Amino acid sequence: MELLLGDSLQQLMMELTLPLLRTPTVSAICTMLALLAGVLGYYFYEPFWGVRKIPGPPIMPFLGHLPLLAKYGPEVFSVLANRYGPIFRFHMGRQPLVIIADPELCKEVGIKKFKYVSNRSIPSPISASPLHQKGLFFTRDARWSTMRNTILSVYQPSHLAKLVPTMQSFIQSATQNLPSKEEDITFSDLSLKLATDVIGKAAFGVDFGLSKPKSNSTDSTNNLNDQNNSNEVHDFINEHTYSTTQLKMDLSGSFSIILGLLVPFLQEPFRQILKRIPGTMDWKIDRTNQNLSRRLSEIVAKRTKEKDRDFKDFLSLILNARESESVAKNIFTSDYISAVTYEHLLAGSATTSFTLSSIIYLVAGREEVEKKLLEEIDGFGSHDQIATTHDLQHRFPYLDQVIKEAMRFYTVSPLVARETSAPVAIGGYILPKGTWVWLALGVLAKDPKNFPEPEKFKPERFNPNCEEEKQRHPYANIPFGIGPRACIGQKFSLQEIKLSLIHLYRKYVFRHSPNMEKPLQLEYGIVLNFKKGVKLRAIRRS
Ligand code: HEM
Repeated sequence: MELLLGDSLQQLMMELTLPLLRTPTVSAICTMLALLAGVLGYYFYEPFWGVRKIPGPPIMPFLGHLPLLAKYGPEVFSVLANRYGPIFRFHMGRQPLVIIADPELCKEVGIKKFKYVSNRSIPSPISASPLHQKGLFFTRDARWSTMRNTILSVYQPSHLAKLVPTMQSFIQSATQNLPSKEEDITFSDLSLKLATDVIGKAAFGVDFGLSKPKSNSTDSTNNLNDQNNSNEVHDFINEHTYSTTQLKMDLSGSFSIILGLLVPFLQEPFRQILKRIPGTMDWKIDRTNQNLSRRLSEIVAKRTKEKDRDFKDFLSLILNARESESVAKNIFTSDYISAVTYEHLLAGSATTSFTLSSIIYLVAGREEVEKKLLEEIDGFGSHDQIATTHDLQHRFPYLDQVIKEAMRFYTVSPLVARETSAPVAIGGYILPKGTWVWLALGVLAKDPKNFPEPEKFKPERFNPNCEEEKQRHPYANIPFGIGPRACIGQKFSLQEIKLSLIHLYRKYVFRHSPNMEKPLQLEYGIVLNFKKGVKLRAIRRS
């Protein structure tokens, strides 16, 4: 019976296709085009099919909802959450994202059903970059948990406490000679240099020297060494900045990245071709990433050979853990060590620096907040008393409120990417395996249900005795993410931010420069950034 059916099917196929092959008539061409359209239609709508029941706006072929992103900018997710509710679809080209814009649902994804949503989706800019994929952020399953546990074990509070003097000395040196109150300081540049130096030292044990005031030495050998060293550092940082800023999530990235958004299966073949054609953006990205990887491998190889490693930097701690056999050598191979160390620089500089600058900017316009903050900081002790990690956690409650409110006001990482590893029910919908689930932290932070008058900057809303704080959902403000996959650098960056603010406000208060645009303009890349920088005037206190 099966044979008979098979034969007749074969015969039917022959009858249909033979005339097409013999004479390519109009009808044959039409059939071919219809077939092609069918295949393309299937390819584009296949990922949509599994999540079609989740509400969302109509989709444009190829582009999905990218035109909405162009129309509304990053506000698009708040607009859609108002229209479609706390769980909705947003199509990044062909790829549907299931957006979660509700604290209880974030808890469901990030904590209660974590085992089904423990990995991150890999967006097209990252899938083209092995250097970025091998960091903790994008590793998956068992490798991720082994890597995370090892890193957590080297990130003990005692280790953070040891970093206080290092952080403090960078902060002091970077801010010792701020220009007088008649001159502008581009504070966002200063804070990026500071954060990069701090994380460079903490991650690699290397002093990039970016935030240090220029040396006046006349010794020519020293100057030459300084010059060579600073060119090396300069190249490294330029490569790092280029590599990071090219990770675009819209249609302004390299050709292969754009293809990855629109027709993913073409991304890798095109990348392989384009990276060989000098002058293309893919070629530049590939060269930059190769240079970065080479420099990182050199640092790792050199440090591997060292006998007496400094126990304070992250790279040495990982190498020591590997040598003491407390972690499997096949997990932390040298390429993964390079990637995870480099990732610290990547994840720790722009985020921390943005947060520090936005706090100073927000406080500068609000004298009441500034007054309360200065009282708390002055009340801590004499100006040369450096706060310990314990002091930072317990003695600055108003500073905590200011930081929380600033991080709510400008959520530096407004979207957190996750992916399902098995079918799972979220918010009443069954999400198939492989669904991209993104948590919209930026939408939560501006929801008037949890933050009345969300456009007002009010640190007091985080006072533990305030009604608003008591009634708020515990996961409404989660700038560092949620659950076992939340930010590993949270305590590190808060320590640096607090030490910086205490030091700065002991010496200065800040005012917006008359050259600063109003309202402040922001740029949305992989993380939030200032379009034109934060320009301030520093006024020395007493
Ligand atoms: C103000 C500063 C920072 C903010 C707002 C921030 C925010 C975030 C967010 C939202 C995530 C995703 C969490 C999730 O999926 O739930 C994350 C992950 C991560 N962050 Fe941060 N971060 C900051 C600073 C840092 C620093 C200083 C480091 C390194 C020392 C760091 C390293 C990482 C790493 C490695 C991950 C991936 C964790 C994993 O997948 O297991 N971050 N961060």
